[in-house]
Amino acid sequence: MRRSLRILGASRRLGGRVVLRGIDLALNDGDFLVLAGESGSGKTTMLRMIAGLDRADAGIVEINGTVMDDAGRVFIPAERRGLGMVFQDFALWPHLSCLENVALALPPVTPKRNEAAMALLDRLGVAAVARRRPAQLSGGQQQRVGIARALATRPSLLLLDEPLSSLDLETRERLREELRESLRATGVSAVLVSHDPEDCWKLADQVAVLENGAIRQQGTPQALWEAPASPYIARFTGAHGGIPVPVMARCGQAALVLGGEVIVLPGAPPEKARLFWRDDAICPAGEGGIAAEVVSVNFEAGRFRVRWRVPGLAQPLSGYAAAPVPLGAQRISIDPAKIFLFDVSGDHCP
Ligand SMILES: Nc1ncnc2c1ncn2[C@@H]1O[C@H](COP(=O)(O)OP(=O)(O)OP(=O)(O)O)[C@@H](O)[C@H]1O
Repeated sequence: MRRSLRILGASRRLGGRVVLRGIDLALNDGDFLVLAGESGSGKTTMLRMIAGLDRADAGIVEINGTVMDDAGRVFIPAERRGLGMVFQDFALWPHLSCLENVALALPPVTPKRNEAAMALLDRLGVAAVARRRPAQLSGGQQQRVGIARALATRPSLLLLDEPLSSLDLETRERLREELRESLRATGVSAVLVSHDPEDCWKLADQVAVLENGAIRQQGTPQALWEAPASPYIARFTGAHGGIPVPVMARCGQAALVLGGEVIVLPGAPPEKARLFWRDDAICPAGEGGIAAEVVSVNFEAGRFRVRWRVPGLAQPLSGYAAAPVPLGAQRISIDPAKIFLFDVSGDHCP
C-alpha cells in the first residue's frame, strides 16, 4: 500500500521547549486522518510541519514517498509539496469571485477551466454563489469555497486545520458529508485537526491523538473506542466519569470493589485508580447486582439519565434507562467490558 504521508521520529522545539517529540505516523493512500488532542498538545505545530510552514528539528517527513524534510539535509518548501491546505486563516482572494478563486487554483493545463471550477463548487454545494466575492458569503460558504479551491490544485494530500469548528451544527453536519464524499470521489488523503469527536466518528479512517507533544494512540475510531489509552481518549470517545475508585489485587489482577461486589478486570492493579465508563456500562439489575441508591433521574434526548450513589464511592455513577426509575434503593449491574481504569498518572490499567 502506498503511503501518502510518513513521519519518522520527528521532533520540534519552539521557544526553548519541546513541542513535538518522537512522532511516528503513517497514512495510507486515500485515508482520512483526524488529528486530535487537548489545546496546546501540538496539533497545529504538527500540521505546519507536514505543510512545510515549519521545520522538523529531528526525524523525517515524507509525502507520497518523497522526503520533504530531513531535519536540515532536505527541506522542500510548502508551495512545492503538492498539498491542499484549508487553514483557519487561509483566506480566499477577496477581489475575485468564488469561481475565479477556484479556477485559478486549477493546474494551468486544465481544459474548460470554468466548467471544472464550477463542478467543484457544485460538489461542495456552493455553485449558486459562484459569481459572488468571498465577502458576500457566509462563513460556511467561504469554507466550502476554500475546500473547493484546495481540491482544485489536485493535491495528493489535503491538510485542514479545524475548518468546521466555527460553523453552526447543521452547516457543519452537511459540510462534513460533502467533504467526505468529495475526498472519496477524488481519492485524496486528508489530515484534519479537530477537537470534535463527531469528526472522529463521521470522517476518520484513522485517528491520532497527541498528548504533550507525543502521539498517545493511533488507530481506527473503533480501536480507540474499544481500548482508549488515556483519560483524554476515553472522554474523547464518549466515556463518562474519571472518578476515584478503590482497587485491590486479586491473583495479580485489578479487582474493583463496588457496593460489596467485586468486579475483576484484566491487568495489574494500580494503587489508586480513576474509573471511566461507557453510556451503556451501568444499568438497573433485575436481581443480584450491586447495591446502590438512585439520587437523580433526568430526561435526556429520548431516554433517562440516572445517577446512582454506590457505597464506598465519593461520586455517583451514571447510566441510562429507557423509562424513569424511582429514587431510592436499586441494584445495578456493571459490564466490565465497558469500563476503563487509569492510574492517577493517566496510564491505562491493564
Ligand atoms: N512560536 C512558538 N513559540 C513558543 N511556543 C509555541 C510556539 N507556537 C506554539 N507554541 C507552544 O507549543 C505548544 C503546541 O502548540 P500548538 O498550537 O501546536 O497546539 P494545538 O494542539 O494546535 O493547540 P490548540 O488546540 O489550542 O490550537 C503550545 O504549548 C504552544 O504554546
